[in-house]
Amino acid sequence: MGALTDSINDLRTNARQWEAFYHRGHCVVLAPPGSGKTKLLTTRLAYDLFNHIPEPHGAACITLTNAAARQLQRRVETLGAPQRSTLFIGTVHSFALRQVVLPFARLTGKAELLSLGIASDKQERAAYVEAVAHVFGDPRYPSDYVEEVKARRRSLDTAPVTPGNPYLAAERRYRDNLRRQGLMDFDDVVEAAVDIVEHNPALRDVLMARYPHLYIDEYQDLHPGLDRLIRALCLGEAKAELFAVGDPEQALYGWAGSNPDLLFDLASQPDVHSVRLEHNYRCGHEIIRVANCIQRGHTMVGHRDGGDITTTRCPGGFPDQCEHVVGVVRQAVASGAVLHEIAVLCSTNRECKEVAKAMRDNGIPAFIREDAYRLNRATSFVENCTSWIAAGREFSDARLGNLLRDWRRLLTPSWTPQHDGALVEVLLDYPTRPDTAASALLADLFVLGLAGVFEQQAQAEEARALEQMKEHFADGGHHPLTVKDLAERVRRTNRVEVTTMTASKGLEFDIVLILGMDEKHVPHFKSANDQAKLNEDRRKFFVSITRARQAVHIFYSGFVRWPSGRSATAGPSRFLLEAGLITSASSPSRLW
Ligand SMILES: Nc1ncnc2c1ncn2[C@@H]1O[C@H](COP(=O)(O)OP(=O)(O)OP(=O)(O)O)[C@@H](O)[C@H]1O
Repeated sequence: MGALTDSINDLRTNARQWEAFYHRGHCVVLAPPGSGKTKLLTTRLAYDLFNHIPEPHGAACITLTNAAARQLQRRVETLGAPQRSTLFIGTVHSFALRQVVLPFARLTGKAELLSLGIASDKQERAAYVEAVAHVFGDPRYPSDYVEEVKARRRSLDTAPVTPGNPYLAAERRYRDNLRRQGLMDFDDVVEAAVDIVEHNPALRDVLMARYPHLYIDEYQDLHPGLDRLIRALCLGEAKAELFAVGDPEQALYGWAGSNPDLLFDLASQPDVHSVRLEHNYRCGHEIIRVANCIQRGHTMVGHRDGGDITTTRCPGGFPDQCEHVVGVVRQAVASGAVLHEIAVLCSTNRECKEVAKAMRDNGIPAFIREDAYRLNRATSFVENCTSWIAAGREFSDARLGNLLRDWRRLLTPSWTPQHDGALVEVLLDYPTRPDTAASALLADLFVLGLAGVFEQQAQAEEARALEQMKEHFADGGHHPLTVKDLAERVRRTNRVEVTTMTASKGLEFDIVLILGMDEKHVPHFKSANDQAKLNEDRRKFFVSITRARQAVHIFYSGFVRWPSGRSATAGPSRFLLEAGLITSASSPSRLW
């Protein structure tokens, strides 16, 4: 119990963390970046599994994305928490599908859901575009309408809708489009789960017996459907115990239908004990001072000395910013920085690719998470196999034991010990031919049993991501991606990490470089007249800055050039002025 004891001892040194850790009954922790929310949640879960949750009962630990769920899983394992079949760590969608809809749909008159497949991204998109075109008459920017319809569905809005509301009509048409193809989507799954839990007290009892403790991370960004599930399982007559952590100031998914006010409301419920943390253990003092200026009213207290923020104007536009990034990274490395402790954050995936290319062209290795497929248990298993094949068992970050564990989980319920032998054989064979196409490895894994994922509704998320991965591998044409290429691409050690500002959430690095801090870009021009969107863009900047332990470097040009060739000269981002990082006198918008 060494790691767990150490972590508990850390919490003991902070009175508020200790108060939350020690409290019995519902507890909601509201806390700023770097204040130990995830540490608190994982330590409490591991401790409870040892001391408060006797078998066969278990716990459900729910978060927003697959990446966050994998990180929680890793942190809980590091603390030595005991494994048990009633321990669920995963996303809201997989909780709704595996723990509520699949086991209870038949008993609650929703058996028809069991015969539906889960739509792929492409099928979803086509169904939305058709519905929007039909209802709104081929609008110029269909994506704006699609996002609006999606956000409406996710809000599970029960307010009466005026007859003839076009968004409701589009929603219905979309759903009919899917049903005609025998499909549903994950929003249907969450909606069905909410309905099952809210209207069936006996099934609630069954769920609470399995999961008498619920742990929720990043509450502010979760689907409103989850809020309804949690309230149904924990508040009122229901008795599951809730431990939730979140930070409304880091809410970044309003555009996707999430609502941080739900967290405030949950924290103010009479039988919920709420704790506010204020210490930030991650960032140096100067970074905290600036972060507090960005989010006025935020009073993070620093724990670490130092911290440095520089702001650089690059008059040559984004290419010039990339050149400056190369210079700063070189300088940092010369001063002893480790590459994987440096992150480069951009607003868009396209910019991420551009700056990664600039670094690689200058001999700086960079890791960039391509968005060609979602990373979840199945796709990261395939990636880890390529790492093991290409780097060998001594140098690979992937461990054979972990590969076999994931393999068994993916193949359950048809896994047999022979499947392990077959996987090991393939892993030992491929190192002799690392230039084989990654698609061939994937095909081999499908034949060995991975294709079974497509037959199980419970593995719908995995199947969807594997399908995307397969399509991506097939995209290479005459230059297919090889096993070695993929292993190289997914290696993070000793590489600068390049990611979007939004996806940087939950990560921490010594040095963070932020590009594109120009007005109309951050904040986005579409946010200018929408206070909610403007606040969300401000929070994105706040989250980005607070990823750094020691130093933040910010770059701007004073103008933006879009891929279409159009440009706008609107000066540096207003957020730089608000934070006092530049003065209005030094703002180029004054000079132009
Ligand atoms: N009491 C403590 N003593 C020492 N270190 C701590 C303590 N609490 C948290 N930390 C450290 O602070 C860092 C941030 O913790 P953690 O990632 O849990 O914060 P968080 O609130 O989830 O951050 P964010 O919201 O920005 O993702 C980690 O390195 C963690 O180990």
